[in-house]
Parts: sequence; structure tokens; C-alpha cells
Amino acid sequence: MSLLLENVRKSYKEPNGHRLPVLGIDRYALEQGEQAALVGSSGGGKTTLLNVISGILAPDSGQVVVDGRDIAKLPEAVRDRFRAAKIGFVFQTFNLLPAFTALENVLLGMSFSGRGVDREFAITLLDRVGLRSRMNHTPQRMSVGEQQRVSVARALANKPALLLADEPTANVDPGNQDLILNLIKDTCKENSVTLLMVTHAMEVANTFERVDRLSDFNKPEASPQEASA
Ligand SMILES: Nc1ncnc2c1ncn2[C@@H]1O[C@H](COP(=O)(O)OP(=O)(O)OP(=O)(O)O)[C@@H](O)[C@H]1O
Repeated sequence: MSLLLENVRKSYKEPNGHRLPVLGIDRYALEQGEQAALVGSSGGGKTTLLNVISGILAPDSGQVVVDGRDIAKLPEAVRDRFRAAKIGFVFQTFNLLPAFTALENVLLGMSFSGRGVDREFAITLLDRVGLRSRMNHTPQRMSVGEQQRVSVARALANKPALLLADEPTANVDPGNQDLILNLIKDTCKENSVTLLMVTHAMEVANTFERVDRLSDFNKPEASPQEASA
């Protein structure tokens, strides 16, 4: 079992002191190497769920077990190291470092993982996302879709156990959409990486054997006083 959420509750504190319940998940699991698309309405809690799975946000209660460890229970420094080593991200907003080239962004991602830097693998990944001729460009000198492709290469470079992707094809044209989707899926399959991909695009979701609708398994409670964070 690569990912298991049990009895996970998450709410946000609103300015008036009330709590906005966003997640109420009794059980959600992905097997190692499984690939799922996650769909749901805007504001439904998809990004919150990814942030809870990765340990960026602490749940109010419940278990979030990634690769056998309940990350919600790990001390912060241990959780940060665990995340860097085990979880890859493709963010909606790329989060590339502006002062560094495409290649350096991928290499830096590798160095944070603690696995050591494999320059050849970084170049191979950039080649596979069609950026061999852009490796020495900084983000400012790349199109939005090219930046997105760098962020995909960076996420895969760490050989994560779990890859979380938040709308990774939102900013690219249809040709590059297929390229990025196939790169992510094939690389995950080759390395038995578990993949959870948030998307609004049904044509993207429908390329997955497993499509999970958040509202089917997420029942935020109306009684937020239980929440503590
Ligand atoms: N930091 C925050 N503080 C308070 N409320 C928040 C915060 N972040 C998100 N929310 C609220 O939580 C709900 C879920 O937000 P989230 O971003 O997880 O949804 P989403 O499904 O990813 O939406 P979208 O598809 O539009 O990106 C929304 O109603 C949002 O307004």
C-alpha cells in the first residue's frame, strides 16, 4: 500500500473564527504503482487534499500513510526529509527557481532528495519533455508550457515513491499535453511510482483506468467544532 488515508478531517479557520470543513475522508487508498485521476468541482478540496497527503498541511485528525509512514505524526524536520525523498510534485504554479536554468532546477531538485545528483538522468528527462535545446534557459526565458515541462522533469528526477500532480497540463497546447501526460504516466509505470493527478479536463481524466471523484469519498462535516488546527 503506497497511500492510505483514514478518518482524515481538515478544516480552515475563517476570519470570523468559524471553521470551514473541507476534508472528511473515512478511507482513501492507492496501491503502489497505481495511477488515478482526481476530479471534482472548483473549491471542492483537491489542492487541500494534495497538501495534506504531502504533509505541507497537517490534518485536524486522522492518518496519512505514505509508503508505510504516517506523515502527520512525523516531526517537522523528519517530515520535510521524507517528503523530499519520497514525494514528487508538479504544482499548478511550477515553483521553479528564477535565478537557475532548466537543468539547474532539475539538478537542485535531485540534490534536495538526498539521493545524489545524476546529471545524465536530468538531461535525459529534459530531453524527453522536448527541452534539450532549452536546458540553459532560465524560467524567464521560457514559455509557460516550457516551464511546466521543466517542473515535470524536476518532479520525476527524484524517482519518488508517490507523484502528486496538480493540473500539470493546464498551461500547455494539446500536442504537449499528450507529451507531458505520457511522460508522467510512462515514467511512473517504469519505476512503479504511485500517481495521483488532479485535473479539470475530462479528456485527461479519461486516459486513466481509475478516475476518482472527490465528492464520492469526501464528506466534510458540518460540525467543525471537532477540528483543532
Ligand atoms: N488557506 C485557506 N484558508 C481558508 N480557506 C481556504 C484556504 N485554502 C483553501 N480554502 C478554501 O477551501 C476550499 C477548498 O479549496 P481547494 O483549493 O482545496 O479546492 P480545489 O478543489 O483545489 O479548487 P480548484 O479546483 O478551484 O483549484 C475552498 O472553498 C477554499 O476557499
